[in-house]
Amino acid sequence: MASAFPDALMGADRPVIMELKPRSANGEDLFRGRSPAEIVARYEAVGAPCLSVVTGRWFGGDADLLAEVVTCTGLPVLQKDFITKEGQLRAARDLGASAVLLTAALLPRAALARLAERALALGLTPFIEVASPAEVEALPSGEGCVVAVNNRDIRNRERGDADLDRSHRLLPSVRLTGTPCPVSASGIDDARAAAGLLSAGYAGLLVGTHLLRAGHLESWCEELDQLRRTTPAPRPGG
Ligand SMILES: O=P(O)(O)OC[C@@H](O)[C@@H](O)c1c[nH]c2ccccc12
Repeated sequence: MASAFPDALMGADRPVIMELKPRSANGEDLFRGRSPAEIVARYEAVGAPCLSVVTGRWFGGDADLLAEVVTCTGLPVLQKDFITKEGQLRAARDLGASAVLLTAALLPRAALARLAERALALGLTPFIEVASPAEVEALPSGEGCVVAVNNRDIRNRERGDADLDRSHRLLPSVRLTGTPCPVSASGIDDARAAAGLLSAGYAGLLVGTHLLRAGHLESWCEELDQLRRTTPAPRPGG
């Protein structure tokens, strides 16, 4: 079902896509001896609505990691890789992914539109990542897609600092694409900043490094819940 991933996220009490990424872009070991199954169990224990699995080799991932995660969870899974060909979409579907990353910075406009359309036809949700106003403007319709603002830059392999203001600045134009599910991704660690993004109107957040490093995942989640109870809700449509 093409909408399993966004439906799970938008229906969640705590809309955080929790990521499995073996290494940071700087080479830090993020699994630290834990198996993918242990990390999945940890995420499920705090009620993750859906997961992201990085299969890109810059981050130490591969297709086996995705296959393994899919066998140990029933949650919808996003495959994060640098997809440029239709064959990679079929492979993602065959491995059991529910959503696939399409990176606007890497794909010419027509190719992005074609891959998004093909993904939807295969029952996969396109998770389209953008990082600038020009990329948002060039997007095909966001209908049926997640549109995610990446707070880091893929052009420098995500090694630079994250700019969460980018998510705040781009939200109005992301909404104009027609996506039902705007997401802010990368570099989110502080629970207060996370609550601020949700209160601004993001339907979900994608967090990897911080959750993988966190000694107390539960306390981060509880802090986020607490802050959300005390931060104003977004204005309808605003
Ligand atoms: O670990 P972080 O800073 O919370 O970021 C997660 C995710 O957004 C990041 O891993 C990512 C963003 N774009 C990607 C493209 C491929 C692989 C991974 C990514």
